Amino acid sequence: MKRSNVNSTVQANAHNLAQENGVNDFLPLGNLEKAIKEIVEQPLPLVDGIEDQLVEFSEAMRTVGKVLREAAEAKAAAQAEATEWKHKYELEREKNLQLEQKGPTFAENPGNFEQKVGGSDSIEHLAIEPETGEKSQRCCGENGICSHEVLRDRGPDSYPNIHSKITRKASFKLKWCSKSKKDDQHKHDIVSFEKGNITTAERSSKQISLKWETPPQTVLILTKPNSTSVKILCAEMVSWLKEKRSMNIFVEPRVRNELLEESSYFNFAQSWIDDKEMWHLHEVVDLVVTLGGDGTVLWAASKFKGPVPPIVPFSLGSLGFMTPFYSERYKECLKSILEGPISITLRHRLQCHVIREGSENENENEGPILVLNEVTIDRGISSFLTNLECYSDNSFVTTVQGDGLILSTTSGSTAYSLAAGGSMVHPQVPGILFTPICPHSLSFRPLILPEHVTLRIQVPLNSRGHAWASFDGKDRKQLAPGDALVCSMAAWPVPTACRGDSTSDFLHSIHDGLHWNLRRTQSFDGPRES
Ligand SMILES: NC(=O)c1ccc[n+]([C@@H]2O[C@H](COP(=O)([O-])OP(=O)(O)OC[C@H]3O[C@@H](n4cnc5c(N)ncnc54)[C@H](O)[C@@H]3O)[C@@H](O)[C@H]2O)c1
Ligand SMILES: Nc1ncnc2c1ncn2[C@@H]1O[C@H](COP(=O)(O)OP(=O)(O)OP(=O)(O)O)[C@@H](O)[C@H]1O
Repeated sequence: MKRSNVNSTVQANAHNLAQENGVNDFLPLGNLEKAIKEIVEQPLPLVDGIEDQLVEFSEAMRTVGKVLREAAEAKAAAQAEATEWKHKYELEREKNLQLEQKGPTFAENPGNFEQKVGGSDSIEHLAIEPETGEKSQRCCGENGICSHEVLRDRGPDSYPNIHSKITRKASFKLKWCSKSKKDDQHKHDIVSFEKGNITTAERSSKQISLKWETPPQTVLILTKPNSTSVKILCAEMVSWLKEKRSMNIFVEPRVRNELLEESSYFNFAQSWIDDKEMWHLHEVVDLVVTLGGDGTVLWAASKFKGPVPPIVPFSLGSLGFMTPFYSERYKECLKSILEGPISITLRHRLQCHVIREGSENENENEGPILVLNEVTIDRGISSFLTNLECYSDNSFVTTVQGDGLILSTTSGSTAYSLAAGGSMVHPQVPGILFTPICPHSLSFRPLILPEHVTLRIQVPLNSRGHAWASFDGKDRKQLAPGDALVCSMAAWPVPTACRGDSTSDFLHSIHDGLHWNLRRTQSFDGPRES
């Protein structure tokens, strides 16, 4: 064999091995290329021994492949770590901003607080703060919501529309109920290893209950557009909440216009002017009511980029997996919700960042997008297979070659992920579903990964086409070769009210909505075991 042929065989092998090992041309190959060149440039032995030499080259290439994969994993680890740090930095900055703007806390000066908040009709800017910073850290960690939250006065208000006429935001307590011990509180020691024996506390059997400490006063109603029955119910509900329960009511600008077209009576319904104002809704809204299907619940969740008030979803769609409440019985249902306690499902969300190729630091990239169901990375209109490299923290997971990949929450497990062959998972189970869409491989089974991982989905530089990311089926973003999507569990879940409890509601949905395992029961007559 001629030297030039051997050289090109070796180079092709090196390229294939790099591909096999999930490593691409764009990775810093410097020293490795030099090593390959040295091997290639070694004098050729006699033609007789060429096959042995090729075997040896293959071995060497395998080693090179391994090193390349390790380099890629190290890069992914560094990027995941950078994302994690950015996330921590954002949380810290948000906390500091709130601290800068705050007056004395309720814990520091309860008398003053009562006077300020209770004494005036139109309040100033309200913010939620844990009872004391130290207590909340001990209780549930930095973003825990288990601790009792107290409202404070936060100085002059820059969002007059959403803060006008509102007296104060209701405070509430969450309680983790255990089936075995009725009065059991949320246990923080999940694993104990006293005297060398490892035991785990009960976790999964706990239902979360929300108890109002002060009555809720402000409701945001979000409705599915273009539906006459929804419009009629919305007008009815708004006047009932105002007349019978003296609630402050917020609706979307579109809905306010629709109500006013009907009658000027609805002038009391409040709204917001722009997105900037809308992002502050969580500071005044005690409860969100949705009238529509699952899409309206997704829509409601997307309006809150941080903490989300409890959502009460009424079913006015066709499937209604996340909408357990019957609209015909809205009065009775709202009465019991407003009085509490409410069983809730804390639905986890995923936080996604698109990282553009060549961006020096993550701040150059677009802000995070939170999803309640899933983020999908697919081939869009491209006819080429998607080629996606997937990393979990610092480990290479796999390369997806097919139509795409779904990263789903457990709430989203019954949506697109289910259609792509993923498991159905109870929404209270923490985890990230990793479900391929039409993979061109016989052995690509879906995975469920633990909640703490950061996933990075990279479009390789040598990819034939672009990929497209979509978030809860919306906001499609193009991912060019070199771009990546980084995804981890968000700090702010979506609390949705249950009709029964989170498990009975989930089972009801899969039975009623999906007709899960519906089969005629086998008749009694027929052959028997003797
Ligand atoms: N092949 C598929 O099954 C497929 C394809 C695209 C999108 N989707 C899903 O649609 C969602 C967007 O919903 P939409 O209402 O805005 O769009 P849509 O109006 O197209 O409705 C999609 C359907 O998915 C159902 N659905 C949504 N979330 C669900 C959940 N968590 N569990 C069970 N069913 C659920 C809805 O009830 C509806 O019937 C996406 O997040 C995605 O999960 C599914
Ligand atoms: N307030 C809203 N403003 C704009 N779009 C909305 C709003 N609420 C819902 N949508 C969108 O309308 C679409 C349909 O909503 P939804 O799924 O609630 O109703 P549906 O399709 O009738 O219900 P189902 O999916 O159960 O049949 C979704 O894509 C959703 O994102």
